[in-house]
Amino acid sequence: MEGVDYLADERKKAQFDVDEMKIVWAGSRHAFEVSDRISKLVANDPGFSKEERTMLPRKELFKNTLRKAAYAWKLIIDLHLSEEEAEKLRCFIDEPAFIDAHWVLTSCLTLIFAYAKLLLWAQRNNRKGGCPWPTRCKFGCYAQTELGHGSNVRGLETTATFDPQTDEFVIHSPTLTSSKWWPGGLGKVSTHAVVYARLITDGKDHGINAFIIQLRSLEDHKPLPGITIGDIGTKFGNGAYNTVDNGVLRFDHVRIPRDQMLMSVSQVTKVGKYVQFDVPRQLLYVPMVDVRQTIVADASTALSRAVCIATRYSAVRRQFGSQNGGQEIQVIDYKTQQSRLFPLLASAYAFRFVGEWLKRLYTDVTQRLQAKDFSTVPEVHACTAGLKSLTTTATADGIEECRKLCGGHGYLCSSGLPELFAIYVPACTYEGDNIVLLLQVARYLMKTVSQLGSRKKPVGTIAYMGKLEHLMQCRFDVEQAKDWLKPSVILEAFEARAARMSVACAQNISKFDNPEEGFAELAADLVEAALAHCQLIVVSKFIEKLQQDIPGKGVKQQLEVLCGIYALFLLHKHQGDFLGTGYITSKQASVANEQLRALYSQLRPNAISLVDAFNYTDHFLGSILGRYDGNVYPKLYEAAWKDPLNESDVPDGFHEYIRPLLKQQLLQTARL
Ligand SMILES: CCCCCCCCCCCCCCCCCCCCCCC/C=C/C(=O)SCCNC(=O)CCNC(=O)[C@H](O)C(C)(C)COP(=O)(O)OP(=O)(O)OC[C@H]1O[C@@H](n2cnc3c(N)ncnc32)[C@H](O)[C@@H]1OP(=O)(O)O
Ligand SMILES: Cc1cc2nc3c(=O)[nH]c(=O)nc-3n(C[C@H](O)[C@H](O)[C@H](O)COP(=O)(O)OP(=O)(O)OC[C@H]3O[C@@H](n4cnc5c(N)ncnc54)[C@H](O)[C@@H]3O)c2cc1C
Repeated sequence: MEGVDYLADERKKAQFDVDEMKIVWAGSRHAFEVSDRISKLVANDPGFSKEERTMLPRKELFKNTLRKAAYAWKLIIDLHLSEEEAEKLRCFIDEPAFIDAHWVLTSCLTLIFAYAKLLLWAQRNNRKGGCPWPTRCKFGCYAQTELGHGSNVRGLETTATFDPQTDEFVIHSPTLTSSKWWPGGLGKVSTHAVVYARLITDGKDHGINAFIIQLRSLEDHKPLPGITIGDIGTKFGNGAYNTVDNGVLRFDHVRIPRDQMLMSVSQVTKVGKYVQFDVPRQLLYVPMVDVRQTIVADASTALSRAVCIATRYSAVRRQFGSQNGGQEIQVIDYKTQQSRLFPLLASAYAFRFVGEWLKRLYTDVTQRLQAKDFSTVPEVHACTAGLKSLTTTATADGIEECRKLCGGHGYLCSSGLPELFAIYVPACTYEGDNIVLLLQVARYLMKTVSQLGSRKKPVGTIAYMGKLEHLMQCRFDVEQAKDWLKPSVILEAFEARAARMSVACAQNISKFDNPEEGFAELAADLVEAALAHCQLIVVSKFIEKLQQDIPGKGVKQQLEVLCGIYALFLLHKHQGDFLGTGYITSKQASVANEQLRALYSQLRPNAISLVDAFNYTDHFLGSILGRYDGNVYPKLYEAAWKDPLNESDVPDGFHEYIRPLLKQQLLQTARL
């Protein structure tokens, strides 16, 4: 039946003001209004339909994405959308595209690909004078990774050899493994690329630098002489990331003018002299830091989507327990379902708040960089690398868990979950493999521990190391379940665990003659110590959020429940760490678990409203199981008939392949 809200009873159970929670989730009233308006604009525009995406062949799928991107650009211009609105548009269109990499570059390298922002600016300021955009039509991509080298950036092979005779660099791919491989937007669209290559002057190798290189003609879009480009092939999942043209690129002695080197950390003069500026070389890696913080901010969106689908469906779905012909039990009422689902709901909120905080940290560091203050670069690198790793791993695993929480129907494309997983899971690899990034955090922690005796005081997210003496000795000294709700108790538990794990690693490394050998040997333990540190950051930022003034009936109380679930779930999952480092006893761990179960029961009546607070349209969710009205079964039934396989009763191939077999079987039966 259309128009009936099958989840209405669930919504009536809410003990808090959902509209106020929507504002907390969005970050501000203004952010909520922008999100709400743009998500409805996209949902109501058939130009952004995604219904058939998982059924389209690759070429059609890709062309359709190009159409959507062009249409989106037109809307941005016609409606004079601000940058904030354009970003929301990208989010709610919900289709990975060449434009993502381009936009990231635009924000990192404004000076180079300034035209995208110029476009918006021109629309606002220069309406009479016409827009400069068509004459500046370029698209950029980020060409760093090679076929043989991804994580090890220092190992890249592409060369940029300076020729002082012509004042040019000669860009060359000397081996097959030096072919650029993976850049999004490269395969079929980009006209330009930021290419990372080894700089060579006068026969000397100066390591990796970045260069802007035109790849395709602006007239006919063909590759320029000496350049070979293509798409690297179909990727995991139906639809999914196949909307993006991840590409391969080779250079055969391609010449570019000297001024196309990005001379931010070093310079090559006209006579070929290499000059290193007095700035950290790591500035070359700033684009990665920038994208990593965006990925952290995006993680909560992907996870909350999956959680919204699984929570609504868990309230609709009933199994077992009917008596005298009554209704069966809603699967959301099974404690096992709650213990798998509610920590993911809590994680979505936790990642939202840590993402907001990381954005502020990143903004602060970019302002400092402009003032030539590089002191916080290591901290922001460790935070972006570690949180990117933690949030994307938890989100990818969480989406898959949500699919399982939806039983068999979760495996259908119409549940939205298989495609969401396929689109999301590469986030564990791109912008730095998650293990490689945690090892970066571990290096930072080991450095911090080794400097503790010095005058350099730990600040920011490692400030807790400053009270190491206390954290190494303290013991959890309370016994009641409700003690686990005190923020100070939770914080100390996570600090003590993180500090003790780092110190244990540092002590074990010191047993080796060569610290690098020790680091390599203990890498698995170091990754766990890094994860403990990152979990502490997420927990502490959630607690900090709760210290703010949060209006709205019951809103703060719900957030306290979610925060408790997030922290105590981690404590339960990583009990070995907390017990092994001696901060708590096994009795205290079991009391914490008792408290966790109590929190699940408190959350239960609010579950549907907590996912409603994400304010997602049915278009954005793209899931029959997650429909707002809970009208799942008729819609699943209806959707099945739309599958191309159901266009005819007798399938293509029947006469060639099924009929002969049937005949053979009939004959065999007749012979018997
Ligand atoms: C159809 C729809 C249309 C819509 C249209 C609408 C249009 C509107 C547009 C709207 C807006 C859109 C918004 C877009 C948002 C996009 C969101 C996301 C999109 C995601 C796209 C994904 C694309 C993916 C890209 C990539 O993957 S790029 C490649 C990334 N590669 C890596 O990450 C490699 C990983 N490896 C490394 O980072 C390094 O090599 C290393 C960290 C492993 C270093 O190793 P090594 O030990 O060798 O170290 P070095 O010697 O190099 O360095 C030593 C010291 O430097 C420190 N260090 C290292 N890295 C950094 C760093 N990044 N910053 C600072 N410091 C760093 C080390 O720690 C060492 O320090 P020490 O000496 O003190 O120890
Ligand atoms: C969808 C997608 C989009 C991408 N977009 C771009 C793009 O736009 N531009 C671009 O330049 N690149 C892009 N990439 C490439 C991406 O950045 C790399 O794939 C990524 O950095 C990982 O590197 P790798 O593939 O070399 O993995 P590898 O480093 O080969 O990893 C393989 C395995 O080895 C392990 N490993 C590697 N090194 C270590 C170590 N030191 N210690 C312990 N374990 C280790 C890893 O954990 C992993 O398990 C993209 C990739 C994907 C999947």
